[in-house]
Amino acid sequence: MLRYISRTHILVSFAFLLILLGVIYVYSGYTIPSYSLCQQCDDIPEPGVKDILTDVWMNECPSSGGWRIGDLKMQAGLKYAQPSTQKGRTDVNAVTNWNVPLVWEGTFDPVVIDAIYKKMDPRVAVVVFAVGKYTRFLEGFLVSGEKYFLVDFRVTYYIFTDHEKEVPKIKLGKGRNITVLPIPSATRWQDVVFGRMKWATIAIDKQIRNEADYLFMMDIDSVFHDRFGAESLSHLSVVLHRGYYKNTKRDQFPYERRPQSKAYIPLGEGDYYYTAAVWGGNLEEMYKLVKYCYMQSEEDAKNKIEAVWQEESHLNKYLLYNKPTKVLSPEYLWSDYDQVPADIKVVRISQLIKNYAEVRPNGGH
Ligand SMILES: CC(=O)N[C@H]1[C@@H](OP(=O)(O)OP(=O)(O)OC[C@H]2O[C@@H](n3ccc(=O)[nH]c3=O)[C@H](O)[C@@H]2O)O[C@H](CO)[C@H](O)[C@@H]1O
Ligand SMILES: [Mn+2]
Repeated sequence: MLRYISRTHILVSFAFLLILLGVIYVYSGYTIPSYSLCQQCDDIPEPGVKDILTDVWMNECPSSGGWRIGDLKMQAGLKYAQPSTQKGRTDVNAVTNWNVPLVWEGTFDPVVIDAIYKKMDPRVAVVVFAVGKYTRFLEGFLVSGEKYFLVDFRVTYYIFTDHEKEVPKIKLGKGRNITVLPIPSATRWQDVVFGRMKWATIAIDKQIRNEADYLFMMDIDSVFHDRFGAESLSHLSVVLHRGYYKNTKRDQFPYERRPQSKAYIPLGEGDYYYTAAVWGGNLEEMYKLVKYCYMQSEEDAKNKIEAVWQEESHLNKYLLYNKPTKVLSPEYLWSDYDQVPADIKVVRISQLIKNYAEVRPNGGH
């Protein structure tokens, strides 16, 4: 009898234990994802959960405030024009065929979009290179950047240069900084433009990762002329090249067409042609892409080939198969070489006219 009772006892206890384990499993299965939303970044997660989520935590949460990159929260009481489902830009397409915004003047309300991103108050890194004679462009870029680029946001310009003394002293807005990073000179401009991918990869790894939530890569030979605001922020935002955005057939895009290169895109494929002179996104996403361009160009170098438009070719290859989350119109990089057409209502930043042969170490275009 005793033996019989104890066996039943054991069976019941075992069943109970199984149910308990099941409940714990189901419970943890539902609670962990809610922590990964990290709206409560400022809350310390429960022990155990924290270990599992350390990565998500480190990568996705801004350093301050309880907001996650990508949140679209807005405070109560903000005054702005009511949005319409009927009225808007009709002269241009404002959405891609993978359903993300194509950003033009008139497709966003600066009051609303700035309020949303200000709530998160992200730290934005701008990575620029000024090697050799290109230091002459620093002043115009920085002074105009202070006037128009993410005004009232926290911005650090990371200036990579071989002439530290030529970095001008500029009056910066509150919460804005300059960090100068010395790099060697180059004898070929191609090495400078490719080198950007290498040096940026190293600097993000060593330093920038701890100091920024978003990162932009930009050419230095440009000047801001109008608002370049929070509407440019997303997981990965890229700019349509002004030269190919309107009537160019995909087979005419200047993609790399030699199969020997890692940047090869066959005829018959392609969405848009993007510029490598302005691109930005969440820090980790940008890191992945900058490193990708670096690695792919290293592979090409081993095979004694250089992509037709250097890192821009690798960037375009990546973006064809890994779609960006915002496509910015050529308002976000126009050029002083070209007339402004009617669909470009605002030139936010424009490339300067320059004497390529004079400014580049090995001349040429
Ligand atoms: C509008 C556009 O699509 N721009 C791209 C186009 O630029 P660009 O023809 O405008 O090239 P660029 O001469 O401006 O070079 C790109 C950038 O590299 C830096 N630099 C270059 C040379 C040098 O001696 N010192 C120096 O600092 C500087 O930041 C410059 O802005 O082609 C380049 C590669 O061919 C890059 O893909 C650029 O992003
Ligand atoms: Mn340029």
